Amino acid sequence: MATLGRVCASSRVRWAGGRALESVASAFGRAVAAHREAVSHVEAARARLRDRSAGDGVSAQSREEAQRFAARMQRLAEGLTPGWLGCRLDGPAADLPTGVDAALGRPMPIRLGDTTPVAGSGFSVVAPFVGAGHLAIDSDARDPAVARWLRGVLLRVLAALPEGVLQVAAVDGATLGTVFGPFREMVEAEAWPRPTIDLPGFQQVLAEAEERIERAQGGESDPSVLLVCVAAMPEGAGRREWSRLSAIAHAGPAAGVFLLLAGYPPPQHPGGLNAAPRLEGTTALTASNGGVFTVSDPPGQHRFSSDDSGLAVPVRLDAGPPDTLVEAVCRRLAKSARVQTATDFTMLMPNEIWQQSSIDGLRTVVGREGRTECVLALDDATPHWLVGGRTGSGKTVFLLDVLYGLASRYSPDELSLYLLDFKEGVSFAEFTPTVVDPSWIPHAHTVGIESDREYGLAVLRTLSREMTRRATELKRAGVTKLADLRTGRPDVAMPRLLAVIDEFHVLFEGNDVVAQQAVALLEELARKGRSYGVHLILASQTISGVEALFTKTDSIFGQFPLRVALAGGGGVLDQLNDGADNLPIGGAVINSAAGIPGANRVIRFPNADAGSVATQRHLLWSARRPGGAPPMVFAGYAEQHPDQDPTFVALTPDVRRRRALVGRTVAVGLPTAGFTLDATPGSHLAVLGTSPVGADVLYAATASLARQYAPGTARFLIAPLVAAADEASDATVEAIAAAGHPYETISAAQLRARLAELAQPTASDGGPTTHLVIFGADVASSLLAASDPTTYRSGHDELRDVLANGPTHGVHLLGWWRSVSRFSSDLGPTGGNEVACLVALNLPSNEVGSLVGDYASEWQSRPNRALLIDRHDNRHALIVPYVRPGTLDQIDEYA
Ligand SMILES: Nc1ncnc2c1ncn2[C@@H]1O[C@H](COP(=O)(O)OP(=O)(O)OP(=O)(O)O)[C@@H](O)[C@H]1O
Repeated sequence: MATLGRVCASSRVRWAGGRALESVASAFGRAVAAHREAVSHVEAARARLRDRSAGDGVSAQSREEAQRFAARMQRLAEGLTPGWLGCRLDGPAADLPTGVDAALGRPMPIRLGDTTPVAGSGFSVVAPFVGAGHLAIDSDARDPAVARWLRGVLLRVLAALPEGVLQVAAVDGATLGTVFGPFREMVEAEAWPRPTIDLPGFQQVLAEAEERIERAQGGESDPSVLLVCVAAMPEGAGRREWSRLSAIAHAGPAAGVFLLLAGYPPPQHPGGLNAAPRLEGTTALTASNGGVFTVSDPPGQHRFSSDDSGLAVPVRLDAGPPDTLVEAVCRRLAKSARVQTATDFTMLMPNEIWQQSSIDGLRTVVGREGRTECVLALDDATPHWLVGGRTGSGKTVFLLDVLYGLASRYSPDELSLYLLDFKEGVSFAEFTPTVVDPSWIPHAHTVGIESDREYGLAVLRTLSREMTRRATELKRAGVTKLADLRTGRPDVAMPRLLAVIDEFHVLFEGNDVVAQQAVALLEELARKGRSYGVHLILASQTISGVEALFTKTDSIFGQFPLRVALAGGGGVLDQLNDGADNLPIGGAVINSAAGIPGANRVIRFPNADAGSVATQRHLLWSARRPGGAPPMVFAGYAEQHPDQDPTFVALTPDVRRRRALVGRTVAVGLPTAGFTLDATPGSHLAVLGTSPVGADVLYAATASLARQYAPGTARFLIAPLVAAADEASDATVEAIAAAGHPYETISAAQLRARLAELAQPTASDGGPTTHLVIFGADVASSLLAASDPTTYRSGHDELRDVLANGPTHGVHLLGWWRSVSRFSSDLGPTGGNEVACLVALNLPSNEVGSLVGDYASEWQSRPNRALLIDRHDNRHALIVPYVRPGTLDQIDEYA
């Protein structure tokens, strides 16, 4: 009875008493009063006991009193722990309603077990938990009784709190997560993350709790509870982790973070100096003999003892629930959790578009972490992101989620997009107008689909130039930060620029000049971008792709603190971080500490279904500024037809210098490619290569020139020498006729005579400019080789004279040679230097090397591409040569 007496005399158990519906505070008040009353009875019983001989047991009267007292205590405990908080955890409990016995912001008293101070007179032991403090038990869940008890406490909390409020970060360092097995429905519904079983996972849980505390300290409110539930400390956990737990115990309650720890404090080695720290605000259960536990004083001012000795009677732990009960409750809750954790594209979009300012950075919701929205930023702390995921992991979808989220929050004055995709596919087609849908995303500045590396380089150069321009603006304004400039000069449009490069590693393939320049530019953008509002998101599907960047330059990766690993995308994380190993499609690891283990957050991102994406695009498109231009699109696979090129279509005789147009340059905005043909020596055009595209290029060059002369002021001699060029030469004739110029079609046999005429210095003097257009010039080679028996001049001599002197007298040659060797031999020992304008089609690199005088040429022949070589100004450019519709299809047929 002495024991019981001490318990009662010193007890100030504020949480004992009250009806379920009353506020906990007033219930505590009533409980305290009840205890005070009980104390006087017990003191009296003590006095009676002292009158009797010591050790002869408890008198009938005092036993009766003890029983009365225990019964009263039990009633008080029951009042404090309504429903799930104190019920017997057996089958019938399954019928109790969930979500009604506790509320956020109120301390939650919970039943831990019971005690029987005197035979036949037991009562429940209750301690304050979530909302008021933490629980720790020194045995870990390898003891089955502890494992069951832990499940019981967890179940009580889960079933008592309103649905969706509790987040659980479970750690099981001893039984591979078995302890939490019956709760698996919650994991499968993604309401709870999978229990973590090792030290890095545990550290990650701690980091998550710390981040949450930091966020709360920063003023962010989070209407949920995070319960860190450790069934056993993982191997290797030590002082560092204990200290972190201790800090969390201190600061957690104010941020809604609570601890339920088994195996804490860990056993101390004999003589060990480093005991685990005592955790603040924690009710500690300590194993004692006979399978019972002593209970420390709980947190708060109402304590079991006046001398910190805790509850004076030992506690038998609750036996815990049968698995079937846990499963039944979890099934019920998981069902609604599934609805709550479901993510869809619209959930990422703001209620109203274009309400945010990007002065301090860009932020958008990218998915959910459990029930919480996951917001990621492109700002000073995380200026650039690296995204990894094997093919099919949802990388495109993730990027669409991010880009549509940003484009919906920030107006085009706040954000401008440069999108580059190197793979086959249509990832970024969602941003551009198409034949079936004329809408586009007004923020999209350039969009490259199936881009060439050279195009990528051009985009990077554009960004670099813009960065330099901004640096100058900043200097001029006397400020160092973009934010200061924008605040001070609201009139200056300076949106944040975001470049997204999918399959960026393609840029580095080949280790050639393009790769070197790409690395240098990326490094510059990554290093300086943050200061000038330029951000990069680089995505790759291969680990080697990511490694390529590592090996190119070590320093660049420090600039990408935010890593996003989708399924199979662990390459963007630290080598020791296997967080992305078992991700499902639609899952992602977010790591803002450059991928180190222990800093992972696992999120779900929604599918970007075509219907929702189109709806959002139309919304943004309709809100664009009137007259806003669509993005500059470069689709690597697209044919370039002259009559679709606005520059070609707009050609008139009213030009200063006439240009023979041959295609579109692979660069931002696809500038029209061509050569000036004037009186400068060498003003002739040779198209080289067996590809039938050669005939089309010649057609386009001739037709473009024809448009630049007033009707009747130019003359054309057309020599269609090969069947493959028949259609193109017919089209050329039509174009010339349409422009109102005289023309003549000549045969191979007539060619020589015409060359002889044109070789005369006065051939075109004073008359219209003459263009000799030869389709398949190589065919004439042998005819031209023969010498005239009277003059001893060969056709080649005539040709070379035309080339050497023609431009000065208004004669230009435009020819398609299918073979470079024929071209060279036709032009003679000067190696063809008289022809300054060349278009190389499907030529091997050594032949291109011989033309440009650089035998280490990196030219790679590929369909729908040509190399423009202008010897006048030593210019080389990758171009998409003009074709007439259908030409490329024919090539495919031949292939
Ligand atoms: N969050 C998600 N939820 C459901 N389905 C998804 C999700 N993300 C992607 N998917 C589906 O997975 C498939 C592949 O997605 P996606 O095209 O984005 O992959 P990817 O990684 O870009 O692949 P690739 O590199 O081969 O283009 C698509 O059919 C898409 O609908």
